[in-house]
Amino acid sequence: MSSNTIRGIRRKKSSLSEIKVAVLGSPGVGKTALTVRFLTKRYIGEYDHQAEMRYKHEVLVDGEPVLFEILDTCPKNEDELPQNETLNWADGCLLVYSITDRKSFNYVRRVKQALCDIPLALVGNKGDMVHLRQVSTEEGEILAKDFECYFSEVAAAEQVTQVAEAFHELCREVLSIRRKNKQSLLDRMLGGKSNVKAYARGKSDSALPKE
Ligand SMILES: Nc1nc2c(ncn2[C@@H]2O[C@H](COP(=O)(O)OP(=O)(O)OP(=O)(O)O)[C@@H](O)[C@H]2O)c(=O)[nH]1
Repeated sequence: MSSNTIRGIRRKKSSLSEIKVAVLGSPGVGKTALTVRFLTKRYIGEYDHQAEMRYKHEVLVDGEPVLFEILDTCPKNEDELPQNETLNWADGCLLVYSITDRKSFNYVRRVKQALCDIPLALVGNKGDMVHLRQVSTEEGEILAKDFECYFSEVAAAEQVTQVAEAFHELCREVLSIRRKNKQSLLDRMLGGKSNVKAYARGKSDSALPKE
């Protein structure tokens, strides 16, 4: 292997972002169906698992390699909220309800109350079952506005791209917040040295306030 090739691989590895996503929602909303769609592009109607599952999956998001670690949670009933351990572990949460189940919509509201400041994306699944709809698109949009997060109605049973897009959007949000936190840490570290701070922000001399 040439040294160029080795350098190429090293560069790719060092630029690989890793993000941990918890998929949250009440039983039966399609958390596993969505996760498996994203991981394999396939839809399998029935899943027989009683415990939460963790997966790793590398994909390109906007041309950049990202390693997703996905926790497909498995609450036993509508009263069981995600554990602190899960919430502390995750970089971002995909909140899932079913458009055919009003209770599942109320469940994501309750989950949100238990969350601290963490990147979110909200999806209303089972979009193919409009004849059984209990939650309107507008209600989903309003809730997402309240949560200040991405929203879409999807159908794990029928869609591939739209499902992937929800995971990608959450990833973009996590990476954007990570970049902002890094920048504000840098700003705080350099805070005492006003000259350095000004240049770090990329301002030219003429753009700086006159003292
Ligand atoms: N029509 C339709 N059915 C779906 C869709 N997504 C999931 N389902 C069905 O809904 C049922 C529950 O799906 P799961 O993916 O097991 O739901 P879950 O949220 O992981 O459920 P728990 O593991 O019990 O928490 C299954 O019968 C799926 O086939 C969808 O987009 N449309």
